[in-house]
Amino acid sequence: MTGYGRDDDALAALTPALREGYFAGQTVLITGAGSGLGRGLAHWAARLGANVVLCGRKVDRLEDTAAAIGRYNAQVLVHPLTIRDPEAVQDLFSAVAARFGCADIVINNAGGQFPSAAIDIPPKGWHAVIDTNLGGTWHMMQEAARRWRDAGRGGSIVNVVAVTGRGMPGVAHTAAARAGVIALSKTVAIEWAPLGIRINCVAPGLISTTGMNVYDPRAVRAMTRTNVMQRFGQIEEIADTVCFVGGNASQFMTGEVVHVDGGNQIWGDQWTIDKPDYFKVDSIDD
Ligand SMILES: CCCCCCC/C=C/C(=O)SCCNC(=O)CCNC(=O)[C@H](O)C(C)(C)COP(=O)(O)OP(=O)(O)OC[C@H]1O[C@@H](n2cnc3c(N)ncnc32)[C@H](O)[C@@H]1OP(=O)(O)O
Ligand SMILES: NC(=O)C1=CN([C@@H]2O[C@H](COP(=O)(O)OP(=O)(O)OC[C@H]3O[C@@H](n4cnc5c(N)ncnc54)[C@H](OP(=O)(O)O)[C@@H]3O)[C@@H](O)[C@H]2O)C=CC1
Repeated sequence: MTGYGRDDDALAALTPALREGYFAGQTVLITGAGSGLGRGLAHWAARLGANVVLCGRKVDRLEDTAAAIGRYNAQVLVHPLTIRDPEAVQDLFSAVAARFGCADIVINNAGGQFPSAAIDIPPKGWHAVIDTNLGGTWHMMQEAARRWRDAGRGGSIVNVVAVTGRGMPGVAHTAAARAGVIALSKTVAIEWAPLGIRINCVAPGLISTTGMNVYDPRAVRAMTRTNVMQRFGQIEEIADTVCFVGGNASQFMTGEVVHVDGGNQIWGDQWTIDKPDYFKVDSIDD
């Protein structure tokens, strides 16, 4: 057990920035809802009045999230799947249709990576990260859009990505996948505008979640110093932004990438693995 993240009681003690009822009458689908940011998003969506669809691979974690947000009296559908399987994604949207009609907002939050020097990433690990973060997100985007098109209505997609504008040493696979999601999002924001579909991305900087457990604690400590605010971001800071971007408050926004990163994109070098001596200041000749 580590100190990363917020538990359900801590999340419940916080207040979303958006007004009560912001999502009233709407269905919000969240992938990766059994942990971390996704779990925080489930709290936020339920508190803002949505029907909530919770997805991820591990059903026990999704049931746990459902129990935790039971305190807000939201309608909740738990649907385990891997987003890497396009047929499973189709089944998910059919289950949502049967229960709630149609999703209004799809939040593609599921994803992850492991730290590795790019030169050492094995083929299986490369495919796991690309197929999850790029492929899985794409399956979700395309199926959502098809359902909205067939129903003659629009919708809103938020893709949770990462800060990719500079290099991401130690996570090249995720850099490639997330940059791919951003390019895809900008492209279909144009193609799907006539369908009334908006697509935006939120790029978190370093956020305190249990997902941090995959990194060396020394690297995590160093990473907290790589933004101009010199700290971790918190789950609620991402949840507020994702809900704003997903809902009607941002109805004139599409194809956007909103960075919530304490200024990491403008400053600081961030290594998820040991920084080579080559880049250390002491190694620079006088
Ligand atoms: C420079 C800027 C850096 C910013 C990054 C920091 C900010 C971002 C933080 C986060 O995103 S934290 C939260 C995200 N959560 C996670 O990352 C969760 C943990 N990761 C995963 O679950 C995996 O990375 C995954 C690959 C996405 C899971 O996919 P899957 O379950 O299909 O994979 P596995 O079967 O577990 O593994 C497949 C394959 O991948 C390789 N591999 C997986 N984990 C590791 C590892 N820790 N180290 C090395 N290699 C790994 C490996 O080849 C696996 O195959 P096998 O060897 O098991 O046969
Ligand atoms: N925390 C941070 O600093 C940052 C996080 N991000 C991104 O934000 C998102 C949430 O991260 P965070 O909450 O921190 O980490 P977590 O590891 O807690 O969350 C990742 C979630 O994705 C789900 N998931 C993984 N693979 C699949 C799959 N194939 N199908 C369905 N669900 C899957 C996991 O659930 P299960 O295992 O049950 O499937 C898990 O709930 C991730 O995409 C992450 O990379 C981006 C930048 C920074």
